[in-house]
Amino acid sequence: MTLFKVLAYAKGFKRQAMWASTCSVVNKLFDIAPEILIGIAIDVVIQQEDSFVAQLGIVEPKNQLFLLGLLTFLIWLGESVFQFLYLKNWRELAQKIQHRFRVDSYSHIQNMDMAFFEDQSSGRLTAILNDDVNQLERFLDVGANDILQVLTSVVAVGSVFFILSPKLALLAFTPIPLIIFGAFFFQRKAEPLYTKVRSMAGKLAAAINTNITGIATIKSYTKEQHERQRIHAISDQYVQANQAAIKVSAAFTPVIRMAILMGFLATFVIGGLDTLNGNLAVGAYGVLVFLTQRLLWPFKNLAVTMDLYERGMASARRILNLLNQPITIRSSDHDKRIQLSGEIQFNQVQFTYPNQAKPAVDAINIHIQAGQTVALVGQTGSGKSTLIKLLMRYYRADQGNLCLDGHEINTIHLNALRSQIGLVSQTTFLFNDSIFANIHYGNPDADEQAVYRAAQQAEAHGFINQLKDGYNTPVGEQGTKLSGGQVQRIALARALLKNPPILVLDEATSAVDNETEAAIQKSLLTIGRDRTVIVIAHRLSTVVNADCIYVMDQGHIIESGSHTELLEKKGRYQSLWAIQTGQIKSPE
Ligand SMILES: Nc1ncnc2c1ncn2[C@@H]1O[C@H](COP(=O)(O)OP(=O)(O)OP(=O)(O)O)[C@@H](O)[C@H]1O
Repeated sequence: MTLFKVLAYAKGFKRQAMWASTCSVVNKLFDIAPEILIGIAIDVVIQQEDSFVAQLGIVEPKNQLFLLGLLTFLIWLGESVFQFLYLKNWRELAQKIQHRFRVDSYSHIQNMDMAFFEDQSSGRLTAILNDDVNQLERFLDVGANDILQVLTSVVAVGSVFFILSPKLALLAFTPIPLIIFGAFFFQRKAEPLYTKVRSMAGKLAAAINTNITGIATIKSYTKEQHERQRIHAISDQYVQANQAAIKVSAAFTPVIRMAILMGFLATFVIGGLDTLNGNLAVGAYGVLVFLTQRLLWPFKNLAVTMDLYERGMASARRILNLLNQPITIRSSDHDKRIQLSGEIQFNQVQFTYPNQAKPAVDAINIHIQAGQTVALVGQTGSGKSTLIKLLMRYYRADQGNLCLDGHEINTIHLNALRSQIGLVSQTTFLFNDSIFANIHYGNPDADEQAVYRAAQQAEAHGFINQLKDGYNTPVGEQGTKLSGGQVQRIALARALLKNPPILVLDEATSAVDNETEAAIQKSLLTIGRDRTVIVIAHRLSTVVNADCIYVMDQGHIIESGSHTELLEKKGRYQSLWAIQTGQIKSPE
């Protein structure tokens, strides 16, 4: 059951939960007490010197009333204090639990395999981390307290009823099984409806998120109207899912109200007749009539609580589902944390993406000595970036093995591996922060001078200094306030600041102009001297200096050698070179 899983998750907060529960129960007891005092007061004014209080030793009716007044004051004070305490404690608890759920789910998502992200939309994940966690918080905020207080009322008021009139107690309690049965019936009906609501909320968030990310494309294709209609349709489905749930939840309260009315009428009329016949004291009748309200009325809140409960559990199921997604690429304490020199060996490596029929790379044999600069070239889709993803251990090779410094990659601790590879990927991502912060991300221990040096090596220092705010310039979301070439140079500086033994540049300078690229090449000659560099580029002028160039085609390496050797071979590389240098025209 989802609730138990949520409670198991909240284990660490047991003490606070116990304290909060105690406060809820005490508050409810104080809440019920004034009704009993009213009954006793009626008894005092009617019976005077023969009243119940008089039997306790206070004979003077005035004094009896003063005592009752003082008790009422103390009870109200106690009720207020414990209301403050239960509200504070339940809310704090709800905050802590939602915080733990959110941070744990975020942390779990971060560690998920790359394959997981291919099937997910960022909007859906955001909806789980935000909306679903908030929904759960809303239930924890008030739901647990409501349930506890209803139970307290039933036990406390029930006891008073049975003491005063067992016959009326039975009548007043008649609606309760009906209400509980109704609540379970409602829960069964509402559960699938709320699951649908949460799933539609995720779909809607995903659609909005995608559109905002792709706003430039929407504008350039003047698709605003079309996209508005699409979002309208999804939002409409969300509304309809909610309406179906609302219909069920709205029907619950009136049904409970009618059940409560039956119990109330029974006490009201039958208790009244008993009082007229002298079988029940007037004060006791007063207490019972007021207490019937106290007993049954909280059940009305059960509808709201059940509603919150269903919404909360639908959200909890989504969060727990996410937390239960297995992580296959992970490290253990046994994995090696070694200092890499930069030697990389692919041995007969084959890899097929999940749900794909054809391998993206096959029979790959590459041996890169530490300190070498190698290049991967070839048609788009030939498998170059896939080799890098295997090197980063975003995916695991299906066949063959990949070794670094002679150690099989799967035996190296993930943090040790990734922290020693500087990757500037095709899809450069900058954080919505200043240029300085983005470069500094590469090595948080680096000082200011090191950041400037990295920027100089990446040919970024010059343009950054020309910006009004220099290194403090905000880059905008995903670097939108900068040009493509500027973003690439900042990403390069970030990777250089990391100073890794292996540097991977996957189309890292594709957006910079030829002149800047030539300058970057020059810096790379120096940078590459004491590390392994893997360069992927379509522009072959970028790779001419590489120690070895691997030409890929449809997942295979079809040629390898230095620039001169490959030209002499007169194979694929030579024809690509001829096209790029304008010696021959590219095929139509
Ligand atoms: N996440 C993925 N899921 C399924 N197939 C993928 C995925 N990523 C890449 N592929 C497929 O794997 C093959 C190799 O892709 P890869 O990105 O390695 O090519 P590439 O040589 O780097 O191309 P480009 O020069 O365009 O960057 C392609 O057919 C591509 O469609």
